[in-house]
Amino acid sequence: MISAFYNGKSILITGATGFLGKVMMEKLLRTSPDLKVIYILVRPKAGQTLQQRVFQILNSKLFEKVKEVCPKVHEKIRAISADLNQHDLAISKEDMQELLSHTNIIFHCAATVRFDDHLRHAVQLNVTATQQLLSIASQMPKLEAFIHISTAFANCNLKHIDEVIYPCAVEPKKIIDSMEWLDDAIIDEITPKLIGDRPNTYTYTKALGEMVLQQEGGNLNIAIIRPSIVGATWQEPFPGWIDSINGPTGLIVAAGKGFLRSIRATPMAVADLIPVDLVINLTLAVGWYTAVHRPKSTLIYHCTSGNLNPCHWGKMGFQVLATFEKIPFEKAFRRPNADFTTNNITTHYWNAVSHRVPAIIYDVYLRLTGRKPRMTKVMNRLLRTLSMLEYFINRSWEWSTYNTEMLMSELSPEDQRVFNFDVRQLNWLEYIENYVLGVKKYLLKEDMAGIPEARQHLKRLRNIHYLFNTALFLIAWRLLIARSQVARNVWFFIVSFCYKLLSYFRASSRLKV
Ligand SMILES: CCCCCCCCCCCCCCCCCCCCCCCCCCCC(=O)SCCNC(=O)CCNC(=O)[C@H](O)C(C)(C)COP(=O)(O)OP(=O)(O)OC[C@H]1O[C@@H](n2cnc3c(N)ncnc32)[C@H](O)[C@@H]1OP(=O)(O)O
Ligand SMILES: NC(=O)C1=CN([C@@H]2O[C@H](COP(=O)(O)OP(=O)(O)OC[C@H]3O[C@@H](n4cnc5c(N)ncnc54)[C@H](OP(=O)(O)O)[C@@H]3O)[C@@H](O)[C@H]2O)C=CC1
Repeated sequence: MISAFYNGKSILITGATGFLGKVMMEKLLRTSPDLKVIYILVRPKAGQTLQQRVFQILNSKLFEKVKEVCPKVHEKIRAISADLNQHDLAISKEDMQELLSHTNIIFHCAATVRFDDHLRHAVQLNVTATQQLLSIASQMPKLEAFIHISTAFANCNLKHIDEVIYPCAVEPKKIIDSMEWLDDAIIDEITPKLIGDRPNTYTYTKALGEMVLQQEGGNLNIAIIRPSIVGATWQEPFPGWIDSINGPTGLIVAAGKGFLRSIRATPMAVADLIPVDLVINLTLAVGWYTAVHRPKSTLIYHCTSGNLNPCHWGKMGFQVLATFEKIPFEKAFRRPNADFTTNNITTHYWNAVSHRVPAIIYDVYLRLTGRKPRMTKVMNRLLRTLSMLEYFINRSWEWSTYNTEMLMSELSPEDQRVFNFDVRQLNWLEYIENYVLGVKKYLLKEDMAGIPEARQHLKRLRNIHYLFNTALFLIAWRLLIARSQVARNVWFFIVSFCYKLLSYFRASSRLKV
């Protein structure tokens, strides 16, 4: 039993304040309330102490269910001050001693997930910190398993990806060394050459991180999880929970608020989305399996949906838009109505017509009404984000899932239920609807009671849209008539045709009477 396995254990989680980390803590505490302690490595941030950060997380909606089974949830979490950017992760001697003597399982989730991070920073967090954590782990006498969260896109330069570690051209050790003495300008220059046919520093450094595990894992019992695009919760602790704007979520917000009107995407490309609770269930099952069965080599588990239950971006986008009809977001800029474009010319055209021009018009309006213009800035940011995500929504990948399926067959029926990671059971349309609802409730923190007002607002926007289009048409037509004899002839033809049609209907209705 997986739940029983974690009871009495001391578990170390990095990245516990992140999206995946919070869901992991919640599930662990809910299913194994008798676990000894969860150590979390946290850095003080935004004027908050460690304790304040942890307090805020544990008092959030996500942890409401946990408190029913584990009322002393605060006592189970031990926050340790750390910074993964620093040497030895900046953990104090006393804390380090405690970690070394007690830790049984490590879940390494911390990373920089920014696509555009400077290579030096991405290497520090995704490679060097992993190396340092490994070194710390190797000094833990009670350690049973080291579980590393990577990404299914670490090898997105390949089309078919197996559950193996693929080597990068330059050894991670050399990259780590060079980051210490190269200056930023040179790093900028060599970055495109190093990342090669990967799209960004994130995927490249996650691949390097895996190599470090392979080369420096020693005798540690290691497993790697590779999730694809992680989305809101599917079932647990309740459907639709999400608090991160990364990945598709940011675009759902942008589309729902009416900023995003067109997106360069391939409707038939596979949208390899995976719910976060499913990722965490697999991760905890892997922790158990790795510790108990001690596989001879490092096993890699793909946590993807494409080969077992594929959904395409076209279907997903359609469902997102359909959900906005039922559950509109508040204070939208325009009515949600986005479309896919498939080539450079249409993308540039729609970016200009649907994104830039409305932003400029709105900024002029803000200026005229004495307010600070801001929409052009928002749009520029959105267009930059779109350009970063485009790579992932115009391609499909195949990930083999032998290890993941093998693990499923190793679980007892009870564990298969409690730690369900069978994506075949997921109904996409229902999931997307809950996802959009979750974005509204938990990320945007909008009240459901505001839906009638949001609908009214959308109606007003529709009327403004019709009015604006009619005015634009009349102006354009007036200008055309003034300049072109052909346009005048067409206009007179249409008017006389309509007049004749009207006279005909009037005459025929009189005859009937
Ligand atoms: C046939 C019918 C057709 C119908 C057509 C319909 C089509 C319409 C579509 C409708 C809706 C669309 C829905 C589906 C579309 C799907 C698209 C999905 C794309 C998904 C691709 C994902 C690929 C992921 C692959 C890899 C997965 C991983 O392994 S890692 C995790 C993923 N990582 C990321 O996603 C990070 C990406 N982000 C970045 O790299 C950067 O943010 C950026 C470079 C994109 C932008 O950087 P910038 O500096 O400009 O901004 P930043 O400062 O980062 O943030 C801006 C504001 O956002 C706030 N923010 C940032 N992060 C968070 C957070 N985690 N939580 C909350 N808020 C956050 C930040 O504070 C900023 O806010 P302000 O300060 O207020 O400005
Ligand atoms: N989200 C996704 O779609 C996917 C994620 N993954 C992987 O899952 C893992 C978790 O991702 P996710 O939860 O989405 O990411 P988040 O960005 O939400 O969380 C990242 C975590 O890392 C911590 N962290 C970052 N820098 C430091 C630092 N210098 N010192 C200490 N802690 C630090 C953050 O702490 P803080 O709160 O202080 O910033 C946060 O807890 C990552 O390894 C990622 O590569 C893989 C595939 C998809």
